[in-house]
Amino acid sequence: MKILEVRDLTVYFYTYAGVVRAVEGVSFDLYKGETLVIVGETGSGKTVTTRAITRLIQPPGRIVSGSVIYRRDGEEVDLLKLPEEELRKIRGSEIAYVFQDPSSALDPLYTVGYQVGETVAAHRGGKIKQYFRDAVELLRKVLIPEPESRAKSYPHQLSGGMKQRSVIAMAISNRPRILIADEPTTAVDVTVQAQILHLFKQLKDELGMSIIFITHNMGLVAEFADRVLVMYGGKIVEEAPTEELFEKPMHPYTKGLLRAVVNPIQPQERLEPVPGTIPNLINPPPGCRFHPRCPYVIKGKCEREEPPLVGTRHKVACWLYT
Ligand SMILES: Nc1ncnc2c1ncn2[C@@H]1O[C@H](COP(=O)(O)OP(=O)(O)OP(=O)(O)O)[C@@H](O)[C@H]1O
Ligand code: NI
Repeated sequence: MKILEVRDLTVYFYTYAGVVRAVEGVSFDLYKGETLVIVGETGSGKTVTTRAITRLIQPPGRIVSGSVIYRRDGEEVDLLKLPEEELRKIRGSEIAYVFQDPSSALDPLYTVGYQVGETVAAHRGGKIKQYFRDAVELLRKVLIPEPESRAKSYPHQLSGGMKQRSVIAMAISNRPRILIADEPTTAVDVTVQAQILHLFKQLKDELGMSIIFITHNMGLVAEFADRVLVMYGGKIVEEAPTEELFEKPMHPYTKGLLRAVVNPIQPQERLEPVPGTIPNLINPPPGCRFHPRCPYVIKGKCEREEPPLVGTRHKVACWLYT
């Protein structure tokens, strides 16, 4: 069952240097209970896409067009058209975010127990103090050891991993239907990274959430994603169930990404990064935005016409396949 339908999402940033075409014509679905992973190099539009879902785009950015249909209890709403007041009730409670930097999400002046209690109180009303037990239970749920005493700690007394877990506890405090995690793992080491992803998996099964997870790490993708969206230069270039993507990547960019990592399903002998640099989104390359870096470019075609994203379960935007 689809819980979210993103259609033709376009977000521009109107800067002094020019219009940054950060996200253009992005369409995808999110199903109930799935983990959808978005991968792509820095600047490919992953964060902007997921923030735009609940209109968290600040000026000079603007959502230029598109729709985000959110389905719940038999009704559907377009989040891009909903009055701000109603959207605010959904954002943070039904659709919750875990942002890149855990430190910025925590206030250094309050204990984590207080801050987790505060998010619970924000949804349910009443005094923060009465939710201390709930806060402890949430900290326990995200596998913080000795949550009763940890709840009384200030952020600086916690490790990066523990801070991240506290932020996740805040995000799941109202049992969101959709959890959007924007690379929540860069601040911590690889072991902790895997632990946190494991935690997400557990929480997903327990709470029946859908997860959108943003990462650069293709290794983690293989282990945790049900489906993958590959973004390049503000567009989706490929979309596929995880195994399918790893076994039969179609887009030359995806192939490059997979060659650039140790692929746990199909081990590669040597690591090759994708040569070239990310496109300038003020003046993106005409035609296919990847054509200047593409080893299979079709002259007279790829630099002139933009390839549409086509296919059913496995979609690709590349002239090699049409
Ligand atoms: N406030 C802003 N002003 C101007 N341009 C912006 C702004 N925020 C984002 N952009 C541009 O939008 C594009 C997409 O950025 P986005 O943050 O979504 O990339 P990303 O895929 O999340 O990258 P990363 O992996 O580094 O987080 C980039 O070209 C970026 O420069
Ligand atoms: Ni980002």
